[in-house]
Amino acid sequence: MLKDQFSRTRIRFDGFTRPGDVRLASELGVDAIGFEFAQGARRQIRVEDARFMRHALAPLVSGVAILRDNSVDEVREVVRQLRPALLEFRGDEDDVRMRSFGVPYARALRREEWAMMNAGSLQTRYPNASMFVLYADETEEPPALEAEWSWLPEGLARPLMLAGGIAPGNVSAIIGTLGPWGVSALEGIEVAPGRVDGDRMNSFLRESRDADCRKGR
Ligand SMILES: O=C(O)c1ccccc1NCC(=O)[C@H](O)[C@H](O)COP(=O)(O)O
Repeated sequence: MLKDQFSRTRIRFDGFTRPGDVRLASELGVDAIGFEFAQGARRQIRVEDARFMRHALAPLVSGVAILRDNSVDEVREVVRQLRPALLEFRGDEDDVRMRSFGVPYARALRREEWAMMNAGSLQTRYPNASMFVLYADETEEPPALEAEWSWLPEGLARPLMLAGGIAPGNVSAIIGTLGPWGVSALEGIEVAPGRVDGDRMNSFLRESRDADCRKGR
């Protein structure tokens, strides 16, 4: 799945707390927007806010609900209000639980989790995952950030998104070097905690598109 020379890298921006920012990101051309519903998440929003976020999404831009050990009722309510295209699970949820909501799911893993697994064990443990999201340590800067992913699982038959520390300025190198199916960013598009910035989002998207154009050359 890595070093995909032909497809366009999918871009997701995370951590949105304000409907106006959702609309702006949508209009700038992001593929998907992640909303955090996990207790204690840095940009946690309330389930009751999900409907406002959904209405702010432009047509053809997907909403993703990011969850970590939320109760079944909470996840059902998020699904009802947000109608997400994808659920991303970050906690101890197992495959049976994650697939039970009738929405495709992505399994997120921190570096210490995925570094101990290979493509086979990931797929055996999460057979119904539509995608995997691998998070690097947040503190790393390039080129250490690229090195973080130097032992990515080979031969994964599912889309792979990379996240953690990705921003304008390093996204191009990450796409050019590693060729992931998708990338996502949270702090990299903010000017202050919870305040995304149009210029930073624009730069991120432009640098990603430029890197895609250079792929395979
Ligand atoms: O937060 C968790 O518990 C967690 C569990 C499993 C995988 C990832 C998890 N969190 C990821 C983060 O908080 C990310 O590092 C973050 O969303 C990426 O943000 P950024 O580096 O600001 O783009």
